[in-house]
This record gives sequence, C-alpha cells and structure tokens, in this order.
Amino acid sequence: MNFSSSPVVSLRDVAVYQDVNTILSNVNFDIEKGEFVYLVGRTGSGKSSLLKTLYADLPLYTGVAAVAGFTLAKLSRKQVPFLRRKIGIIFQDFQLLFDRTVAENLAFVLKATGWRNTSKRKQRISEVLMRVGLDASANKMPHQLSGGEQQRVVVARALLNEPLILFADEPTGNLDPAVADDIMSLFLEINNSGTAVLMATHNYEIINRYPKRVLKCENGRVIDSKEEAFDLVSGYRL
Ligand SMILES: Nc1ncnc2c1ncn2[C@@H]1O[C@H](COP(=O)(O)OP(=O)(O)OP(=O)(O)O)[C@@H](O)[C@H]1O
Repeated sequence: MNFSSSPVVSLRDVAVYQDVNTILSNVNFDIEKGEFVYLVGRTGSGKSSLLKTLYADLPLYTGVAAVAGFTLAKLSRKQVPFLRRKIGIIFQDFQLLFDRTVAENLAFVLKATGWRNTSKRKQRISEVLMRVGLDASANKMPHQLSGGEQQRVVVARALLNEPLILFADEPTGNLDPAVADDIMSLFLEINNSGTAVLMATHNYEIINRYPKRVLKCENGRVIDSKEEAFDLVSGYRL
C-alpha cells in the first residue's frame, strides 16, 4: 500500500490496559491524514489511556495498531523517540520547564530530537512561535506568560518536528472559556494546514460549535460517530 494514502492512525481489535486492568477492548478506528477527531467520555472512561497507548507510553499487547507509519506492537524502546518525532503530544498540564525561557524550552526539544545546527534551531523556534502568535515572547520565562500563552508554547513545542498528527489530552481543560476558544481556533488552523488532530475533551460547547467526528469511550468500548450517530452526552444511539 502507498504510505501517502494510508491512515495516520489505524487500530484493529486493540485493547488498552492499565497494569492488569483492561480499560478498553475491541477498539477499531482509522484516522486519515488531515482529519480532526474529538475523543470524549466520562472521567475514567479511558481517553488518556488510549492516547498513551497511541504515543507508546503504554505498551500494546492486544490487537494491531499503526501510528504515523510505526507498528506499535513491534516498537522497541529505542524506536519510541522516532515515533515521537512524527507526532505531537499536548498533555493536560503544560509541562514546560519553568527554569528556562520559552526559546530554551523549544531548543531543549530540538536538541533532544537531533537538531545539531544552532541557526537552524533558532529559525525553527521563530517559525513555530510565529505560528502560535508568540514571536515576541521567545525570551520570556514561562511564569511571565498567561495560562493561554503557556498552552500556546506547548502547542508550538508539539509542532517543532512537523508532526503528522497532534494528540491532545484535554488541552483547554485548565483555561477560561474565551482562552479555550482561542486555543481551539489555533488547533483548527493547524488542522487546516494538514496536520491531523485527535483531541480528548470534556468541552461539549466547543464540540457543538465546531462539529467534527467524535470517538466516545464508553463501557470499555470506543464508539465512532462515523459508524453510528449517538447523543454526545448520553451516548444513546440516535
Ligand atoms: N497509572 C495508572 N495506573 C493504574 N490505573 C490507572 C492509571 N491511570 C489511569 N488508571 C485507571 O484507568 C482508567 C482510565 O483512566 P484514564 O485516565 O484513561 O481516563 P480518562 O477518560 O482520561 O479520564 P479523565 O477524563 O478524568 O482524564 C481509570 O479507571 C483509572 O483509574
């Protein structure tokens, strides 16, 4: 199969575990290049665990999963960084390094992912900061930025290696509604330029405002609005 036309994420009969507990089973879905997909479900339903499986933070024991051209079951510890260069991860809490500037936070990731040339690093940092509207903040410390601005730095960090897909876990969770909306617009802009997005969220207001395909974790399964329509809140089939 031609890789350029294959999905960015493809899961067949996948199970997701935390320790010995099965959190989700029989998970089947594809995410195509450039697609935007929400991931919803009650607290504890398995959204974060599913995302962690997709970015190889949790091991895959059951089923077949491919992400950004990597077959997860066959991935060795050494190969994980290569997968991570093809994807962008945005965590619930910002996880910026607070002892260094915005630019240094980004340089840290570039160095860790093999960018040896200082001027190319500078160039890339200025490009991603421009992309998220923070080009004037390169030399600020994270604590000098608002919550929304810090989250933009996190998005910039996730974009450094031009990922095929962004995995975002509740990226607007800690932000007030107006700022959450700004961050959502940024995700949509990034998506419009061709990067797929899988975004876990509890924010149904945002989903209603920007309707897209929805995957819902429910009773140990993942249901897909592409396969069957369901009510967002109750999960009842429509
Ligand atoms: N590190 C862990 N070790 C053991 N069990 C865990 C761990 N993290 C999560 N779990 C359990 O796995 C289940 C799914 O949790 P998960 O965090 O994936 O849900 P979630 O849908 O992302 O929830 P939330 O919306 O609150 O973030 C829960 O029962 C949780 O208690």
